[in-house]
Amino acid sequence: MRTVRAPATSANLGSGYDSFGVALSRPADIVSVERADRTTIEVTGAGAQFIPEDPAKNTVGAVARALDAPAHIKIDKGVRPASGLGSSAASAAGAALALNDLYDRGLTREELVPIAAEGEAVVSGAAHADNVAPALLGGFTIATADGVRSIETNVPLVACLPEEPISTRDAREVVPTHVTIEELVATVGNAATLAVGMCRSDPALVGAGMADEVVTPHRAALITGYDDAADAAREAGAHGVTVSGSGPGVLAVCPPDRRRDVAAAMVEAFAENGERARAYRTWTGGGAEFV
Ligand SMILES: Nc1ncnc2c1ncn2[C@@H]1O[C@H](COP(=O)(O)OP(=O)(O)O)[C@@H](O)[C@H]1O
Ligand SMILES: N[C@@H](CCOP(=O)(O)O)C(=O)O
Repeated sequence: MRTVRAPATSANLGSGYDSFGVALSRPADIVSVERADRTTIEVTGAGAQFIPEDPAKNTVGAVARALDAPAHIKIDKGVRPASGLGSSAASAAGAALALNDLYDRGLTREELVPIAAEGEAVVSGAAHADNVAPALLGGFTIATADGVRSIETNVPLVACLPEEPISTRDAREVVPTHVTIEELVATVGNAATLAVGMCRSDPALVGAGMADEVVTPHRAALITGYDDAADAAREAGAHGVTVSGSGPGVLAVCPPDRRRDVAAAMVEAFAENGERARAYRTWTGGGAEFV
């Protein structure tokens, strides 16, 4: 048997749609695998009742197929599904690392990224790597057509999760298909600023780089109470706020000693909009690890 702890992740980070992502120090999935003649899946934990155990519909089933590694796979969900924290990706990354070792496939973590992304394609229709990359490599990652780069970083964060689920597949339908040159220039500037902030572990710079007028407004419109929660987070000391992944999660970057106030302010703002929410005070973190 092999058992792996695979972290939640927050993708896009505003200006880095389908490219940027960070691993979070918490929450996480625990994925255990044992050799078997055919793949079977058992899911427990957060939102397990909404997660298919059919290998054809679960991200880990796609990973087992891609690695030709049939196994009995147990997933203890710590990352709530359809929350914007890379729930589907955490399981996929954990299964990729565990099965690669169990069957001695000898692939590097970088080589496992596209395999884990095949799991994402099962769920959202797109093999986007911006969640599985940080889930496997840790830190801040930049996924491009020619591969993934990862940068160690240490940035304090608050992730606030309203209960209202939003599926990535649905949220990808609202993303614009064209941008203007002015939008391109602004996005490149913000993305570069964010990347430098991650390299320097500078939360203020990361917050400034989260600004985005291309994708985020369309995603925010799907989240009841987003504007009030974002305003409340900034008033409580956040440097920047954006939609986490495809939502409904909201990610704030802030000074470490302001996280409690920022978390409380966002939860209260959602409550005032009739939405129950929970918040995690967290940090950028490492990738999946054997336990
Ligand atoms: N191992 C898994 N963990 C979580 N969700 C999974 C898994 N396998 C398939 N799914 C499906 O993916 C959906 C969650 O994925 P997604 O919409 O991308 O949310 P998130 O933003 O949390 O990743 C769930 O509705 C669930 O049906
Ligand atoms: N780039 C993707 C990221 C989805 O993240 P998730 O945490 O919501 O699965 C997208 O925005 O569609």
